[in-house]
Amino acid sequence: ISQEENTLRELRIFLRDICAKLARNKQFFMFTKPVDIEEVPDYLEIIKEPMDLETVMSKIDKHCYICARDFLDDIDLIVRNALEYNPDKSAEDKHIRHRACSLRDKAYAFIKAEMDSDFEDTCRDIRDKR
Ligand SMILES: Cc1noc(C)c1-c1cc(NS(=O)(=O)c2ccccc2)cc(C(=O)O)c1
Repeated sequence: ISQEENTLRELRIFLRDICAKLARNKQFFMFTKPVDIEEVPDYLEIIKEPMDLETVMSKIDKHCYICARDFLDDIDLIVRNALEYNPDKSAEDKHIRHRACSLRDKAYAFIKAEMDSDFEDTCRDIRDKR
């Protein structure tokens, strides 16, 4: 097993732990699974690239993420979709926008708290070489 593969395996373990912690948080229940088109029939007319935490977890296992930045880009996509689909002044829309911003802040805080920057630099070097 090359040193690169060791680094990427460590990244996957780290990202699974963070994704599991986000998905366990009751606040983020609505982000844990793809939006149900039965429940929200016009969703795919407005949101062209759906994303959710279950999909993120399966992407980790499919080795889709080579660095934490790639993972955070999908978290940002979950947030952007929620803000775009729920833009109104209504209490429900404000509630989900607040939860989406909290998801982003928690994800960034976990990465910052638990990932040392030269580990991320190493991952970026691997990504840029590919
Ligand atoms: C996400 C999202 N983006 O636009 C909207 C609107 C939501 C959203 C969608 C749902 N209902 S759902 O059947 O698609 C679902 C249930 C459980 C987990 C994931 C999705 C509920 C809620 C809620 O706030 O409870 C929010």
